[in-house]
Amino acid sequence: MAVAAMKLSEKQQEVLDTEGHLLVIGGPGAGKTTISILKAAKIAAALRPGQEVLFLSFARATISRVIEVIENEHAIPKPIKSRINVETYHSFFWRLLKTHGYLLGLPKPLTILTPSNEAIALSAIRGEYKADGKLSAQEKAERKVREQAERLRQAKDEGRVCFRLFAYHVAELLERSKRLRQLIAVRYPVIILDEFQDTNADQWRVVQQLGRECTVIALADPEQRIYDWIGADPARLDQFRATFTHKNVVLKGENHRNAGTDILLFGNEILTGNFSKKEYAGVELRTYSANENEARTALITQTYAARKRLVDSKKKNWSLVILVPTKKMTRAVSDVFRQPLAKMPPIRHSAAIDLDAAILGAEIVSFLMQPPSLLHLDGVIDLLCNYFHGKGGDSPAKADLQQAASIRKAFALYADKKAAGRPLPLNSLMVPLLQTYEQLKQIPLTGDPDHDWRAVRKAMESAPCARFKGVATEVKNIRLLERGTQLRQELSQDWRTFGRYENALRITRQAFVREHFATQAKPEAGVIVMNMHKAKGKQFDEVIIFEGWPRYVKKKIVANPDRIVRANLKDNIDDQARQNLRVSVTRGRQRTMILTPQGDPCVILV
Ligand SMILES: Nc1ncnc2c1ncn2[C@@H]1O[C@H](COP(=O)(O)OP(=O)(O)OP(=O)(O)O)[C@@H](O)[C@H]1O
Repeated sequence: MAVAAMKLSEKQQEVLDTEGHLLVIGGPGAGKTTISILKAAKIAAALRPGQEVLFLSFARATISRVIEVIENEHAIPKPIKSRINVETYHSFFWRLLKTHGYLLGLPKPLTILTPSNEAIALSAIRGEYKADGKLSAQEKAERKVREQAERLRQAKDEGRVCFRLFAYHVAELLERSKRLRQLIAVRYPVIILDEFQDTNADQWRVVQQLGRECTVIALADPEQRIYDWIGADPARLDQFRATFTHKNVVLKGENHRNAGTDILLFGNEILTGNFSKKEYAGVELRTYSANENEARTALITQTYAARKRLVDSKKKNWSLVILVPTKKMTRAVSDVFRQPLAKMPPIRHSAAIDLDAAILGAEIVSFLMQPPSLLHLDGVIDLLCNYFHGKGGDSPAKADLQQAASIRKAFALYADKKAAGRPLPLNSLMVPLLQTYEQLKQIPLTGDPDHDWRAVRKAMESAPCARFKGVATEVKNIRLLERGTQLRQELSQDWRTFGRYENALRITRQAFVREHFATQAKPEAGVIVMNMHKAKGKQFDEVIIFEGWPRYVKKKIVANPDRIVRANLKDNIDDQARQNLRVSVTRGRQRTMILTPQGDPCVILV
C-alpha cells in the first residue's frame, strides 16, 4: 500500500510528535520502520543546510526496503528525501575509521580485510584446532582470543581492518574524542538505529557515545533478537533505558504487515509454545516423507503452486521466499531449483549464498586473464592456496586447509626437483596442475571482458586438474560481469589502455570491496532462497520455511542436520530458536507455510 494513503496509529503519531531520545518498541510489522522514516522526513525538513538524518541498519536489503518506503511516500518531497541518509552500521563506521583511524595509531591508508581475506588471515590459527564440536570450552575461548589478537595485528601492522573490528575501533575513537562526537552531531543531529535489539557490545559502546551529542532513536523488538551468537544481549534495551533520558513508545498490538491473517498470532505463540488454535489463517503446516526425493518434490511442488498464485494475482514485483535453517541448505535448495528432478522445469530464483569461495575463485580467473608476461606460477599457487584457506569463510573445513598444505608441499618439491634438474614424481598433484596452467595461459583473449572471463572459466571446467574444476564451479555462483557494469567497464578500460588486462586481479578485488558496501537498488523480488537469519527486517508476499529431515538406519535416527532446532531435540529449544522461527514466520504478508518432515516434525510446533 502506498504510504501516502496511510493513516497513522495513535502510537505512531506519538513517535512523530515526541522530541529527544526515543525508544520505539513494536512486534513484527508494527510499523517501526515506516514511522521512523516519516519522522526522519519531519526532522529533515527543519534541518540546516548540510545537515542530514542518519538511518543506520544492519543489512543492505533492509536498507532497500527503507528506501522503497521513502520512495512510495509521495508526501516526502525530493529535497527532503535527499536529507535522509540510509546506511549500514558497517559503512558508517568505515567512513569514520578511514578518515580518523590515524588518531588511534592505525596506519594510513586503511583497507578493508574482506571476510574471505579475514578467513585466510585466520586460517593458520584455525588449522591448529580440531572441529568446533570436538573442542572444549577452554580451547574455544583460547582460539577466540588468538583470532582477535591476529585481527588487531592485521589492523595495526598491516592497515587491514575486518568488519568485526569496525565498531571496536570506532567506539575507541568516539570515547576519546569529544571533538569528533561534536563533528558528527553537527552533520547528523538525529540518528535512527534500526534493529537495536541486535547490537553487540561494541556497537552499543558507539551508540552511547553518539547519544551524548546527537538525538538517538532506537527501533527494537526485544523478541526478534536473533544475533546472540555474535554478541546481541537481552539486557540491551534496559541499558538504553538506563543510559538515556528518553521517551518509550510501544506500538502495542499493531500489525500492518499481515493484518487479516493469523500469521502474527501464530508467530507470537511460537514464543511460548502454547498454541491456541487448530487452524491459523494464512499459516499452513505441511509434512513430507523424510527422504531426499520426497523432500525435494514437496518443496518444488509447493514453490510452483505459490509462484502460480502470485503470478495469477498480477501483483507487480511479487516476492516468494524459501527460508532454510542453514547455509548449506541454502546452497542445496538453490542447486535443486536449478536442476530439479527429472522432467520438472527449473525454478528461476536468486539465492543468498555465501560467496567466499566464489570471490576467491574469481581472483584466480582474473589473474589468469592477465598477460602471460605478468603471470607466474607462484602467483597462481598463492591464489589457489588462498582459495582453499578462505573458501569455508568462518568455518573452514579441515579437508580444505589440508588441500592448501598439500599444494604448498607439492610446489616446494617441484621447485627442488626443478633446481636439481630432476623430473617430478608422476603422481604429484603438480603434474595436472602444471598442465592446466599451461593450457590456461594459451587462451586467446579478445578485450570483451564478459567473453574472456567465460573463456577462462570454461577452460578451467574441463581442465585436467580437479582443483581448478572446483574453482570453476564455485565461480559460476557469481555473475560478476552482470552486476552493475563498473567491473566490466574497468576491465574494458584496462584493455583499451594497455591492449591487455594489465590489472585484472586488482580491479576484481576492488569490485568486491565495493560490492560489500553497495546498496541494492530494489528489495528482492521473484523467488528467493535464503538462510532464516537473513530474513530479519524484510517482508515477502509468501514465505515457505523448509527444514531438513532425519537420516535413519534401522528405524533409528542417526543424523538430523539442517533443522530449525538443533537435531530437532526438545532439549535444544531455546529463546534463539523460537525467536528465529518467529521472525521467519512473520515475514509473510499473505501466507506462510512450514514444510517439516513426517515422523519427526519441528519440535517447537508439536
Ligand atoms: N499506519 C499504517 N497503516 C497501514 N500500513 C502501515 C502502517 N504502518 C506501517 N504499515 C505497513 O506495514 C508494513 C510493515 O511495516 P514496517 O516494516 O514499518 O514494520 P516493522 O515494525 O519495521 O516490522 P519488522 O520489525 O517486522 O521488520 C509495511 O508494508 C508498511 O508499509
